[in-house]
Order: sequence, then structure tokens, then C-alpha cells
Amino acid sequence: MPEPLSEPLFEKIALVGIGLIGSSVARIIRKNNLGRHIAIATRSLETLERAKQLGLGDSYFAQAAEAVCDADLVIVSVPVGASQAIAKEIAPALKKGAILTDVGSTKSSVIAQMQPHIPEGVHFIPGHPLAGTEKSGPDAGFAELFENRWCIFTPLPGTDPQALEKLSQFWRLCGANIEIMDADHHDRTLAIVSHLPHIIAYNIVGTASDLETVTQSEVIKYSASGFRDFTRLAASDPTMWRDVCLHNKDAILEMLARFSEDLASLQKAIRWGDGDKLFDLFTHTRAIRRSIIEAGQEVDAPNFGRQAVEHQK
Ligand SMILES: NC(=O)C1=CN([C@@H]2O[C@H](COP(=O)(O)OP(=O)(O)OC[C@H]3O[C@@H](n4cnc5c(N)ncnc54)[C@H](O)[C@@H]3O)[C@@H](O)[C@H]2O)C=CC1
Ligand SMILES: O=C(O)C(=O)Cc1ccc(O)cc1
Repeated sequence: MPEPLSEPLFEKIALVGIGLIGSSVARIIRKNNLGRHIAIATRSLETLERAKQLGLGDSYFAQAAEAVCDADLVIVSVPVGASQAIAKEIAPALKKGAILTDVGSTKSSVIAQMQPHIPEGVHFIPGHPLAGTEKSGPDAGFAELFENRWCIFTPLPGTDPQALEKLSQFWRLCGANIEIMDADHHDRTLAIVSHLPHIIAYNIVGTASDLETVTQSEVIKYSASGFRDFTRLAASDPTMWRDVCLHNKDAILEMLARFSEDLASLQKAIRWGDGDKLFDLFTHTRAIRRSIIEAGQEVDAPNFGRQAVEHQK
């Protein structure tokens, strides 16, 4: 974990949205002295009050425009479907020279929603930390969330390199590693590695709960670890994932079509007793997990959950 700074990187950081991601950012800003003043804005007064009780910021606002006033860095951490409304609301209050970023799980849609409203002189750099859990709200965040995780930026043409470097420095000081790619590539990649797994999890848990021959209590009682892993993903925030599905529609539908074709082929192999085909596929997929481990990436899903659980003890 990076050491705390002796002098803050930013004078004032505004956090719009203070759920799992916003509150994790707030905690690491404090811990590592990344900003002198943290201004927090969120739509729900109840959440704002909770953020205050948790001492996540220095000032609290129900209106996002008031929080971003004079901020050098603004981080928008709301469900992606709310991006346009937030951009419209904060645009007139943004300081010239400020860096504006987001953490949304989809990028092309967030850019389309926000960019038209951003005034000239404000550095808008879309971002996405690939770190999270199935939990949501200000209590769910923890300072270590971004440690050794990727943070992807999808900068627009003409982005100021100095602003990009300063934002990269911020995320590195949160513990993240930086990657840069275009928004379309981001959305297609995340569709397969993140969005589809969640959709499959929502679906399989829904199917299990629909089976007439298996009772609800049996699903709970006999759930082996494979099914349990799905239930963790399927417990993720409904608003957030509704928005991800609606705002990365094309890439998700493309990956779902490929997935369905491959599933049909697997179904055929089972129906016709094609053991070789099943064995070859399972050998290939086992090798993929091994190469992830060899690449030094943590693969045990409970890692996300473990940190959250430890934090909430
Ligand atoms: N949960 C996760 O694992 C990850 C989420 N993300 C992205 O981060 C963003 C935030 O997600 P979380 O922090 O998990 O969600 P959350 O549900 O924990 O927090 C969302 C925050 O946005 C506020 N909000 C909701 N609707 C709003 C609206 N219409 N206008 C203004 N504020 C509104 C809520 O009051 C809350 O403070 C999403 O775009 C999500 O795609 C990115 C990486 C991981
Ligand atoms: O909880 C999990 O396993 C996740 O995959 C968390 C997550 C959710 C959404 C993102 O955009 C990035 C990470």
C-alpha cells in the first residue's frame, strides 16, 4: 500500500455519490492524505447523513453543484444511468482547470451522457476502477478496495497529458495500477469479463429459485460452493446492474449471443455423449485459470468479499 503523503495531492476533492466506491475513495483520500478538503454530495439525504456520521468528508451537500465549487478534482460515483443528470447539474459550477472523472462500469455511454455538458477548460477523463463487491452504500466501502487492482482510463482525443498524469498519480496512490484504452474496447472487454458473469449469476439464481421440484430451503441448504459464488454476484446492487445492462447493451448482447452459441454446443456434446469434446473444453478452461494465477493475479472471488467482511466486523 502506498505511504501517506506529507502534502496533499489536491486542495479540494468533491465526491458526487458516496456509496461503495465513493466511500472507499473518501477513506483512502483520508488515509493517504490525497486531498486537503473532501466535499461530499449525494442525492439521498439519508445517505448524506450516514456519510456525515461515518466522518467520510469535511463538508456535505444535497446539491452536487455546491460540492464541486472550487474543487480541483471531482469524482462522480453514481449508477451510470444518472451520469447525464449529474453532468448537467455540476457543469456550470466546475472550476476552470479542474479534473472531472467518474468510476462507472460502462464508458461509451457515460462519455455520451457527460461530455456535451462539460465546459471548456475542465479536464474530463473517464475512468473505471476494476474493484468492487456485491455490497453497496457508504458503510460498505473500505480504504484497501483498490489495492493492486486495475484502474482503466478511456481518455478522449486531445486530453491534457498533465491532467491524465495527475489523475493516474491519484489512483496509484489509492493502490491501483493504471491502464489506458478506448471506450469501445473497454465496453467489449468488460462485457465478457464482468457484465456477462453477473448476468449469468442473476439468471442461474433466478432459475434455481423457479424450479418447482426443488424447494427454496433446499436451494439454501444444499448450495455447494459453485452456486454460492453465483449467489454472491447475484446479490449485487439492482440499480447499478440495471444501468450497466441498459448502458452497455450492444456489447452485452454481442457477448450473450456468443455465449448462447457456445452453450448450445456444450448442450449438444452432453446430449450426444461427446466426452472428448467436454474433456477438451474443461482442460482448456482449467489452463486459463492456471495462467491467471501464474500471471500473479488473485483469482479467488472471496477476495473482494473477504476484505469487505473483515472491514465490516
Ligand atoms: N459496486 C461495484 O463493485 C463497482 C461499481 N462501479 C461503478 O461505480 C458507480 C457507483 O457504484 P457503487 O458505489 O457500487 O453504488 P452505490 O449504490 O453503493 O452508491 C451509489 C451512490 O450514488 C448515489 N445516487 C444514486 N442515484 C443517483 C442519482 N440519480 N443522482 C445522484 N446520486 C445518485 C447514491 O445515493 C449513492 O451515494 C457505478 O457507476 C458502478 O457502475 C465500479 C466498479 C465496481
Ligand atoms: O464483486 C465482484 O466480484 C465484482 O466483479 C465487482 C465489480 C463490479 C463492477 C465493476 O465494474 C467492477 C468490479
